[in-house]
Amino acid sequence: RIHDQQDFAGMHAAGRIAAQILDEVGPLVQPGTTTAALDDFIRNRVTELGTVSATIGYRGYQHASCISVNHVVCHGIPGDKILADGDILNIDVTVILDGWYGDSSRMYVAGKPSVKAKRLIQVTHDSLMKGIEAVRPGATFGDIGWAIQSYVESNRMSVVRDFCGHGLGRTFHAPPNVLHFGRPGKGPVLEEGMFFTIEPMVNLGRPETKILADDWTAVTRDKLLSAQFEHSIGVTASGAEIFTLSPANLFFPGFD
Ligand SMILES: CCc1ccsc1-c1ccc(O)c(O)c1
Ligand SMILES: [Mn+2]
Ligand SMILES: [Mn+2]
Repeated sequence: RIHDQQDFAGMHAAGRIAAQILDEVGPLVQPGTTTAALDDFIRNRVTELGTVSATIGYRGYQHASCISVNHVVCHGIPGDKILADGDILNIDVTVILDGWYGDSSRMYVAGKPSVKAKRLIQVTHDSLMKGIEAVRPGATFGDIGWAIQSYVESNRMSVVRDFCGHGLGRTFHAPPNVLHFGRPGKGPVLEEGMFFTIEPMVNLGRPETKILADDWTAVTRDKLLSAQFEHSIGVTASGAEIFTLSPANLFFPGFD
């Protein structure tokens, strides 16, 4: 569905709240805290900021965030896991404001990251920005996928293929599937007014993932580290508008 100026304003307002919550949770990411405590903070802020959680009640999920630690690729369930020094984690938050969805995730580090973890996080963030730089009317979704894949693989890391980005707006998930790999010029053509997420998952090792016995949590098969960043964006005449940029312009909250 193609959107108008009012719709862009609605998405911007929703995305800004998701980004603010991701800013605010950064200082809480410390060794010794639990992922459940982080989710409790997020759940409270979602309500205090006048939004509704999109994930509580979604397909039976009962938390305000997904928190994916170390070799968890995505859909990590908040719980009693106590963070240890050097743990890297993705926190993924989706809020609804006046019917508009803001879906975003970032990487955080408890204590001091290893050099490899720092490089993985940097490459993953930069691959998302490369994908966003490929967005303009007339480009294709294959251009986005190629921009991400070529950058990641030139850094000798791998792109997860089992999960993708998605259309969103007044619903959480809609077509098209936004693949984080692809070939230039292939796939559907981007049109001004399209809204979707780009949410690349990057592995230090092989791309393969598997789902744990909880039928939910996705992990790398080789148990090496994985990282993810996600933005909700809109296609504009000149390129892309990022709805979920940090209002405080924080780059890596919880990262020195
Ligand atoms: C908890 C939300 C959920 C449930 C099944 S897939 C999923 C999910 C998680 C993060 C996302 O960015 C997303 O688009 C969907
Ligand atoms: Mn998300
Ligand atoms: Mn998403």
